[in-house]
Parts: sequence; structure tokens; C-alpha cells
Amino acid sequence: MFRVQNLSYHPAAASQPILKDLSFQLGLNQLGLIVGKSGAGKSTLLEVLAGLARPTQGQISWEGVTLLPTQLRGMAGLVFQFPERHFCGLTLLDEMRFGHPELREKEIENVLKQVGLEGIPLRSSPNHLSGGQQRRLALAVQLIRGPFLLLLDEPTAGLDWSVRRQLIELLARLKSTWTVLVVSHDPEELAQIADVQWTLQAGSLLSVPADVVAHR
Ligand SMILES: Nc1ncnc2c1ncn2[C@@H]1O[C@H](COP(=O)(O)OP(=O)(O)OP(=O)(O)O)[C@@H](O)[C@H]1O
Repeated sequence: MFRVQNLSYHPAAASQPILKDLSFQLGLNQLGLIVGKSGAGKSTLLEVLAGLARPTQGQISWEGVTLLPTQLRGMAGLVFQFPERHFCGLTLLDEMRFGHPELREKEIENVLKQVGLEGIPLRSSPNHLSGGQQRRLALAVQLIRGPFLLLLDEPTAGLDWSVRRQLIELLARLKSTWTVLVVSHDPEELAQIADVQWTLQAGSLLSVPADVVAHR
């Protein structure tokens, strides 16, 4: 169980808190969806949950153990919005091994297969992949590090309809192995695979009634 309790975040540069007293929990192998308008605090929340920013208040725990930002950095896998803009490897192999040169080609091939990128030469450039394949690669980069929680920021943004559909099918499959938290401003397709959903509004979290989630 992933649990967030009374989490607030108020950086010195902001006139008011960006995240206000958020509490929620996500069960193992569940996919949680947080929906909010632009500026609601979605990306900031993922940064805090990934250990990239220190909360002002509150606790984040996994299976009852409270985690510090340094521990979260090693245990949560964050895929940023438009992750392809951050690729820095000349090849798929470089990209997968970034910060982990010890990874064996066999391990890398296995994870690429898990995300539907089997058969693509490891020494080809990430820039030559299609938009949907680049999103799959960004997922694979995180999955190979074995996170306990996969955090995805607008995973389908900017993709066309059929590619979005395929990516959503992949996320639905991944949740049988991983616990996943997705943030998006557009819940429509992602809501179909979510087990639990919340709305983030000006830094506050509102729950979506269980019957709404169940009857989609
Ligand atoms: N370090 C910071 N210092 C001050 N203000 C910040 C900081 N980080 C984010 N903000 C502000 O916090 C608010 C929430 O930003 P955030 O990027 O988390 O929203 P979002 O819901 O992800 O929006 P979008 O969908 O447009 O990406 C915004 O008003 C933003 O300007």
C-alpha cells in the first residue's frame, strides 16, 4: 500500500502552498488517476512523490514504512511529460543504461519486450522511434530500475488517437506488475483503466465517488 498523509508543499518562492494537506492511498497493482486543470499542482505532486522536492509537511509511506526523499528517489520511477525531450542517449542501449552501465543487454531486451519494443535494434537512435515508441522507451527506462511505484505525468499528451489507445492498453497491462499513479488534465481515456480517481483543484485533492469509477 502506498500512502500519502497530510502532504503539503509550500516552496519559499510561492505566495501560497502549491499542495494543501493531501491524503490518499493506492493499493498494490492499482492504477490511480489524479485529474486537474493546468496549474492545479499535478507535476509538483509527482516531483514530491518521486523525492525530487521535499514536502513542507506530511508523510509518504510504502507498506507502512515512512520514506524520505532520498529513499523515494531510488524507489519511485517518474516519467515526465514529453519524456522524449529529455532523451540523452545516442542509442536505445545508452538511454536504457543511463546511470546504470552495468545493465546487461539481455535484461534490457526483456524490459523492451515488456513495453512492446521487441525487435528494434539496441543500437538504433531513440530519435528514430515513433512518438508512441518513444513513450514506451521512457517507460522501459524506469521499469528496468525496478521501482515500487510508477509515476506518469500526462503519458498520452500529444499522441494521436490510435497511439494513445495502444499506450493505454500497455498501462493497463503494466498494472498487473506495478503500482501506477498517473496525473492528467484529460481523464477521458485514462479513466477507463483507473481503479481509483481523484481531482486536484488548486492544490487540494477531492475524491471521485467510487460508484462513478466503478460504472465507467
Ligand atoms: N518551485 C516553485 N516555486 C513557485 N511556484 C511554483 C513552483 N513549482 C510550481 N509552481 C507553481 O505551482 C503551480 C502548480 O504547478 P504545476 O506545474 O505542478 O501544475 P500542473 O497541474 O502540473 O500544471 P500543467 O498541467 O500546466 O503542467 C503553478 O502555479 C506553478 O507556477
